[in-house]
Amino acid sequence: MNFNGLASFNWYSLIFKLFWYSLFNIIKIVFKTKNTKNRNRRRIKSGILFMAFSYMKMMNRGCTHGSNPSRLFLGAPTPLNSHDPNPVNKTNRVRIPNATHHASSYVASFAAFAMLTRNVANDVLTVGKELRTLADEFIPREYQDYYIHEMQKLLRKNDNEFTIVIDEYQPQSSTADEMFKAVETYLGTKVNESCIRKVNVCKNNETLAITMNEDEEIVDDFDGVQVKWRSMTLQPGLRCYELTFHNRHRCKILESYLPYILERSDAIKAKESGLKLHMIDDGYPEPKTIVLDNPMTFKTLAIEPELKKTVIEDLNNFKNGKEYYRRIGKAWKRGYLIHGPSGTGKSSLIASMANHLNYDIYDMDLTNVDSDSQLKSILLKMPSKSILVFEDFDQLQNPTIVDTTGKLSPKKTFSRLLNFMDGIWSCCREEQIFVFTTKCIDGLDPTLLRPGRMDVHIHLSYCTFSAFKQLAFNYLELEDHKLFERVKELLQSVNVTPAEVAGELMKYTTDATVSLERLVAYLDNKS
Ligand SMILES: Nc1ncnc2c1ncn2[C@@H]1O[C@H](COP(=O)(O)OP(=O)(O)OP(=O)(O)O)[C@@H](O)[C@H]1O
Repeated sequence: MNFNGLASFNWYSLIFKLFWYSLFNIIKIVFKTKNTKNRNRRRIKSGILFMAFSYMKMMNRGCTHGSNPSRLFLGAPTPLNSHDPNPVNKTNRVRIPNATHHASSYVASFAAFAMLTRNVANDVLTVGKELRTLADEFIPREYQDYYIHEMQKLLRKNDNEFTIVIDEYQPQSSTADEMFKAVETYLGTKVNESCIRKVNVCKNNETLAITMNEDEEIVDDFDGVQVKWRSMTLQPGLRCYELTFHNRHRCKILESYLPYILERSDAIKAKESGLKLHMIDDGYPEPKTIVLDNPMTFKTLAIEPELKKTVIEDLNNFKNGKEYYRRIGKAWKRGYLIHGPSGTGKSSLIASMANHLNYDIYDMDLTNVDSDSQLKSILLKMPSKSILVFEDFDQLQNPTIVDTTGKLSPKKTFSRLLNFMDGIWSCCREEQIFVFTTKCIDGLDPTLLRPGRMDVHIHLSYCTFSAFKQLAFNYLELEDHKLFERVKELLQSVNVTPAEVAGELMKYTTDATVSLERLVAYLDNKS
């Protein structure tokens, strides 16, 4: 509550007088209570309410100094937001009036009175119109308006809170909700900054995850709007977060704060733990997960510059294409077919894509899938912002692999997979990239290649001169050398993969000339 507009008035003495006045009235009522019990119960409540109210005003006044605005905190015994940009305000919240030496008792009384006032305030809400009647009875006429005005503000404060609940699981979903996970990650960083005294710690993959305890509350400040976070357990293993703020900030919270949390959590995850490689094979339903420590990026990837540029642009368009996909009524997914001989950089390209987009990679080995429903459940579990990789998928459509175990045959699995990609199920998760790799595109099922399934075809071929230059820069930090011309000549006639060239350059990195001579000898030998 802000006193600023009434600063010139001597509130302290007035409140002190009112305090004794109301106390006197209560005593009077208590003695009068005999036959009119019900009516007087309300009077007593109102009297207590008024006393508490005056008392809090007095306390509140004692808590503020200089230009800091006065505030009334109800039922907040713990120090609040550490994120507060103004440390002076933060101190004021927990500091006891300087005038008193009985700090602890004041804090206790303050909390107790605040709670009492809240309860009574709720009661008064139900009494509603009688507020003025009560005021008539107990408060000197000249102070009634102010009292009612302040009481209404008090009641409104409670009434105008808006709460958003973010559940861990959506109905009929077996994966944790993205928003819930993002909130957990985001609040994990706030836990360290805040004043809360109890946290939960668990091992999350390779790292320790810190989450807020249920008894605690985190107050966050977003662009001047204060919000409160609470964690709750609805039933064992089922949690939710409650986000409470003033009703008038509803739009800002929904349109800016929650998207901001999603963004922050992505950045935090990428920074803290790196990308993940999840292996989906016999470990169903839980994938084996390791941190993807592949430093390959588009900077170091040795492919034709034009091709590199096209892929990067395509990925950027995809990442920013939420609205576009919605507008054209298509699931926000993209299919890549990468083909080329072994060692031409198919896996390196996938790692570069993951690093560029900040998406986890899911290595999908579907050869052990038992049934249609298992396949469906695996695919439905794949989260958003992920790259689903089907390496050497041509093996799946090989008709010579015969099912002898009663499992779903690879060919069937493959056709189900294709149906999943563009069928009704495809809309279940957004922002996913499907990557199919194969060494040879010849003889592939044409249904796979049809547009909509494979949006982008990338052919990675043998090492070209520009790819070699990139490799020479990566391994030898060379931009030019007299032997480059000779290498260029040889690469025009020799089929050598970037993996082979990289292998040669790695053998002798201390002397660039020796390394290049060895490479020339290797290429000569091949030709
Ligand atoms: N285009 C490339 N740019 C940079 N390095 C490359 C490239 N191609 C291959 N390499 C190097 O060769 C290694 C093997 O390449 P990679 O696994 O990406 O090839 P691949 O086409 O996926 O092979 P396979 O089909 O056998 O899985 C990589 O770790 C990398 O060091």
